Amino acid sequence: MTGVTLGDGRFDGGLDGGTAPRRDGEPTPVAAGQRVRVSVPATVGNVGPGFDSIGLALDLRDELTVDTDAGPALSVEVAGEGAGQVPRDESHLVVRTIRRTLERAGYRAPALHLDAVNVIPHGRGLGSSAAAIVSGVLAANALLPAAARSDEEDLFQWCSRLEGHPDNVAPALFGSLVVSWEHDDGTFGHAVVPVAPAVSPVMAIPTTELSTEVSRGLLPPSVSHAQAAANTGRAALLVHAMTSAPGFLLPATRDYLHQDVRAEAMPASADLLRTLRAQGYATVVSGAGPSVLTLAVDPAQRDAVVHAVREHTSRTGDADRWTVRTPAVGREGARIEEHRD
Ligand SMILES: Nc1ncnc2c1ncn2[C@@H]1O[C@H](COP(=O)(O)OP(=O)(O)O)[C@@H](O)[C@H]1O
Ligand SMILES: N[C@@H](CCOP(=O)(O)O)C(=O)O
Repeated sequence: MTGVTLGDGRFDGGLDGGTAPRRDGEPTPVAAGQRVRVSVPATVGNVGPGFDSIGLALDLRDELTVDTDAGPALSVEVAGEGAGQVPRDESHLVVRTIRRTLERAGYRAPALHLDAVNVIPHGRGLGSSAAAIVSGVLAANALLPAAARSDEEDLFQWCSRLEGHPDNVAPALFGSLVVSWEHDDGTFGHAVVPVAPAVSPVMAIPTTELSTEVSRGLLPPSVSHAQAAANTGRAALLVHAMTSAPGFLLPATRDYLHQDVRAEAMPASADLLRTLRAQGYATVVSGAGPSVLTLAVDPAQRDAVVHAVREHTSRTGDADRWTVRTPAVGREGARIEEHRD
């Protein structure tokens, strides 16, 4: 076991680090004239007590098209979320991911042209960075000659190392609810579990961003045995509630590891969470925050939750700072929508 990484893989040894297998010699250029289009869902890491180990895909998908040609150029077009904010040069997260993934296989890109249409908001706890990493890894893998491509399992290992924790990349790749874990040798495992059809997500998204790196920085290095024991029961119950017994969702979504210590960085989210849970709704912080997810037990309760969120944010004078969305559970993971070579 390599231990829990409380930083973020992108910043401590993942994308910028040298942990990937390398081949000797000059990298081979991938074929020019290819087009790959991929789509990847948003994801909710943790889902309350499943810190770094349970994640849920949502039916909100970013789409990325990558074209290669023979020249040396790089171009990046971004529409939707992140437009005008993310860099459009070599430091763009998807560009770095594509280059790193090709390099790992012993290849390099000639010219790269990216066209990103993003619907997953950035820095809100909906797994935008995991989606960016998964889309870059899948696109790069498709650009390789067939014999050099990795299988799905290897791609999961690689995406988890780049992201630093597997709970977002696993549902981004496989869809549904996914339990993921780290083996003693540092590799990752995953098990996809079905979600009961009645479970209906409500996502309250604030205008304010909170980077996952900053939010992870608030976590203590250790927790008490009592907290760990309490959390274990809830995480186990969460899998049962999500798959076949939504009536248990309220107790199953109680977390003891991360939400309270992060509350200072997202007071409005903590306040909304408290209000909704006091009304009997299964509400959690989405990922590292600051969005707030409620898992309604059926569509009728979902409508009541939307109303309760609006009532709360109106009462606090915050209505214009929150967007409420009701995406379905993402039954499908990342997809290659088109590959032309
Ligand atoms: N589609 C994307 N293209 C480029 N950069 C992205 C993309 N998605 C995320 N990022 C980068 O990741 C950051 C957000 O990552 P993070 O703090 O982990 O939040 P979250 O993953 O919860 O949205 C963005 O500010 C941006 O720098
Ligand atoms: N387990 C992670 C989840 C981070 O998800 P994100 O969508 O906020 O990047 C954590 O809690 O840090």
